[in-house]
Amino acid sequence: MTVLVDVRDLSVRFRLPRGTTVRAVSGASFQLRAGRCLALVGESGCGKSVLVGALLGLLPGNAEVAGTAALTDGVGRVDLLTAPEPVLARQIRGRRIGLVPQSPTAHLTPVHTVRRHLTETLATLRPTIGRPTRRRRRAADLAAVEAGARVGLPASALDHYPHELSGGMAQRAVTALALAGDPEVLLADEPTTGLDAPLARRTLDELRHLVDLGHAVLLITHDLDAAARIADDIAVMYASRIVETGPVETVLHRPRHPYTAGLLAALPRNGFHPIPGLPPQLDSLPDGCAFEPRCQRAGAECAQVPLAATDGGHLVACHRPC
Ligand SMILES: Nc1ncnc2c1ncn2[C@@H]1O[C@H](COP(=O)(O)OP(=O)(O)OP(=O)(O)O)[C@@H](O)[C@H]1O
Ligand code: NI
Repeated sequence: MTVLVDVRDLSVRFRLPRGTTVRAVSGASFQLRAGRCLALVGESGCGKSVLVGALLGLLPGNAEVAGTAALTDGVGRVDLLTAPEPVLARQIRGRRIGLVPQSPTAHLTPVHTVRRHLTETLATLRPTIGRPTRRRRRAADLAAVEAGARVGLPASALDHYPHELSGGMAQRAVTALALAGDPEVLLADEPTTGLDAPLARRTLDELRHLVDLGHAVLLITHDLDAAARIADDIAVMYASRIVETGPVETVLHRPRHPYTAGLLAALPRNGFHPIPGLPPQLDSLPDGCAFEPRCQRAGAECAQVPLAATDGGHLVACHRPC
């Protein structure tokens, strides 16, 4: 299967005033493949959105990014982490990698209707559309209706302003924008937040449909059931580090990292046994395994960060795996 994005040893730190350093992502490695969906799961604040921001050059100036993230698609090869901003803006974002952002309304311009967002995006992405002749305006408008329809956005929603949209409609609008340029890679950051259960399922099924058409999708979610529903592979993140990766069936049925096992045990259907304690602050991570203080299997060796060990495509970074 074609690897479209190959991320190796990606780390992100934020330098704050008074010498504090927030380690938001530590040594993350994973691949996004054509026709595959990778789910990235983990608790709030563990670094998922920062990781996505790093891939698209969307982090603020105080972020220090290390590692490599090679995008190799039909257009060519580029390291996303070192590509200059004009390249990211003009060639990558929206064209080769689409982003469904975590907070849709924050990404929409309040004074523009959904139709205007779509026609302007389409005009930038496909320069033959949308020049100010009547025929081209009509073409842009048709393309906007089409882009909306693709994600179940009714034509009646196109003339609404962002504040007039329900959570579900706003989510659809940003998804339509993310797909307008037909990117091969899609990064979906909690695309079902705020949606009721049927709409969440529909959104997930739409994402899966894109995967089946050959796109590579990174699905960020808190929801293990959402991951199980559409992902092929899963990466579990804890306190800035990916601690377990593998085929979704294997990881969710035979978790090896005690944190993954803890997440599963905390599900209501498994008896709702929450993991005791809280994750560490990312500005004061321990030197060793960050899960050690909450881990029932921990031993002396856990004072060192564990290296990832692999067992046929199932990776686990733990000294004492289950
Ligand atoms: N600009 C910044 N400066 C300093 N710290 C930041 C900055 N942006 C994010 N962080 C910190 O990085 C960490 C990871 O944040 P991130 O948004 O990636 O979490 P997340 O896993 O996406 O959480 P959620 O599930 O709530 O969306 C958090 O501790 C956050 O406070
Ligand atoms: Ni996030």
